[in-house]
Amino acid sequence: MSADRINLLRTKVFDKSKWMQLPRDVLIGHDVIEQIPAVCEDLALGDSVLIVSGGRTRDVAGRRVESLLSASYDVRTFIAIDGDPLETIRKAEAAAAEVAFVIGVGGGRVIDTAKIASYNTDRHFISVPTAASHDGIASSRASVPTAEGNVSLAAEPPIAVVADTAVIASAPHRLLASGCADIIANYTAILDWELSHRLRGEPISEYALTLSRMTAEILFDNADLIKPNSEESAWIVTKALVSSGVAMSIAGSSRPASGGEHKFSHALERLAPGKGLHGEKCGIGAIITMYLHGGDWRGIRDSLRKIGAPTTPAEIGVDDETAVEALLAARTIRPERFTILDMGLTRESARNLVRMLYQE
Ligand SMILES: NC(=O)C1=CN([C@@H]2O[C@H](COP(=O)(O)OP(=O)(O)OC[C@H]3O[C@@H](n4cnc5c(N)ncnc54)[C@H](OP(=O)(O)O)[C@@H]3O)[C@@H](O)[C@H]2O)C=CC1
Ligand SMILES: O=C(CO)COP(=O)(O)O
Ligand SMILES: [Zn+2]
Repeated sequence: MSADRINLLRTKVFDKSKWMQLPRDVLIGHDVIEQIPAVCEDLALGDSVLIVSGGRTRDVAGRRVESLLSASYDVRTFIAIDGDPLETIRKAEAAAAEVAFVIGVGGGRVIDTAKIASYNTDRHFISVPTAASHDGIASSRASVPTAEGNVSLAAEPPIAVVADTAVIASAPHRLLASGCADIIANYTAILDWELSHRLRGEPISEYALTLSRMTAEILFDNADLIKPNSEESAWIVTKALVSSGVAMSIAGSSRPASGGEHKFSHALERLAPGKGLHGEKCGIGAIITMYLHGGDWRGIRDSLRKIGAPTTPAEIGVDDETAVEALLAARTIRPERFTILDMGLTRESARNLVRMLYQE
């Protein structure tokens, strides 16, 4: 082989680079919230902190974190109220700019607000989930609802995750079941990714893909163990959510955990705001997209039922015609993300799918 050819190959192999940002400390377990001062001290992030939480989650755990840190830090608080998300993020950013680091204590909305505010102000961020309801706990992405549908934004990956299973197990079971559905939806997200790879040449990451699939499999296989108010269940689901977030961080995008079923969920959020939790809508969407992929859609549906997650639009207060609209509108959300819903779905076929799969 000529020297030129060898150099060309070298260039091809070695010009590839990737920057993955992963959490440094991950604490999961009973009463780990009490370790927050030790985590902050270990990471030496500075002497002032903004604690972002929500109207409910401040009472659930936010105040506890405030009091644990108040002896050693200048503690400020920000309550992410349930309003215009971009306006809330802008206000959180202004507050984050005044401190050395940020802690998000809450559900997915609060954690996303805190991680975007941290990213935009170049502050470190610690993730303290109060519910195992979404896989943004450990990821470097945030999903923010806008008038055009959810946008996936680059966000500060948590430098630490402190997930207290006692707090998480005492959250309403609906939140845990929703987190399970968000993970089970990884099955169809990766089928969509592989489809796009084969049809469109979209790059895939084997590691991210395998981790995402394995995470869904573990949860699917342990669906019988997921029970209300059980710390063991909180443990299983939280580990799965962290692992799914790591898959997204490896990929550098939400692709391993978000495909057509997520676009359906985002379309529903726009068409029927406030109906159903994020993971619930993704699980309902995954039943249809798995059917379209020719996979075990009944298996998806049955595991969602076992866990206690909804399996039909009616269960989250959405009528069939709105579900049909959401299936058709899904392709207009983030159109560059190719999925099975871009493969010729018509209104008639969407109606048939909704009638057939959700009424069996
Ligand atoms: N970044 C990412 O990769 C991902 C982001 N997401 C995003 O996350 C959001 C969905 O998260 P989700 O958690 O389902 O919804 P929310 O954050 O909206 O939380 C739902 C409700 O549960 C409450 N809550 C949370 N924890 C407890 C608890 N322990 N006890 C009682 N109530 C509690 C919240 O209270 P409060 O009023 O205090 O907030 C809120 O009222 C969406 O915005 C979605 O786009 C989802 C998946 C991945
Ligand atoms: O919810 C996600 C993964 O579970 C990611 O959200 P997006 O669909 O907005 O990328
Ligand atoms: Zn999701």
